[in-house]
Amino acid sequence: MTEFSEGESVTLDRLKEKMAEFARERNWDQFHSPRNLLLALVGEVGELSEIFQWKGEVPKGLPGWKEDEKLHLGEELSDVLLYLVRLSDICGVDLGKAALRKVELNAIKYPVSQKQNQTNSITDPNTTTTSHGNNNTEEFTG
Ligand SMILES: Nc1ccn([C@H]2C[C@H](O)[C@@H](COP(=O)(O)OP(=O)(O)OP(=O)(O)O)O2)c(=O)n1
Repeated sequence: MTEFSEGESVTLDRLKEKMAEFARERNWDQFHSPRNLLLALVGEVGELSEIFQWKGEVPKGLPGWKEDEKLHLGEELSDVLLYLVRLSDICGVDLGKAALRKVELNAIKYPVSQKQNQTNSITDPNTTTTSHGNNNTEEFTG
């Protein structure tokens, strides 16, 4: 079913080309407008949310989940990613570059404090996570 070989890295460009080909072959370019793609993306985020709905907090790694549940999760995550990649392409945004730039902006906005550096060197960050999911409790403003 898949033409990717095990261990091969999947790039955003590859996904972009696959989605463009998928739409072209079906003459669906006409439907892949920015607004339609955005709505489709939001719909898929809803489907992704349903998987976690009413479950309470879910431990990392999803212990106890059945294989078919994890497969379903992968499908919904993929739908979100694919529509996001397609939306970016249609809007003429280089998603990879934009995301890397955003990570840099995030690092400027949320600098690593001296105290944080010391804490990280002596403790496992997973044990200091707060309810915000952010270890930098004193400086978290998001
Ligand atoms: N006009 C469309 C319709 C579908 N897709 C692609 C992108 C998504 O990866 C997937 C979405 O397909 P469905 O709308 O059938 O959604 P689901 O796969 O989630 O099915 P369902 O909603 O029945 O669970 O197909 C697309 O690119 N353009």
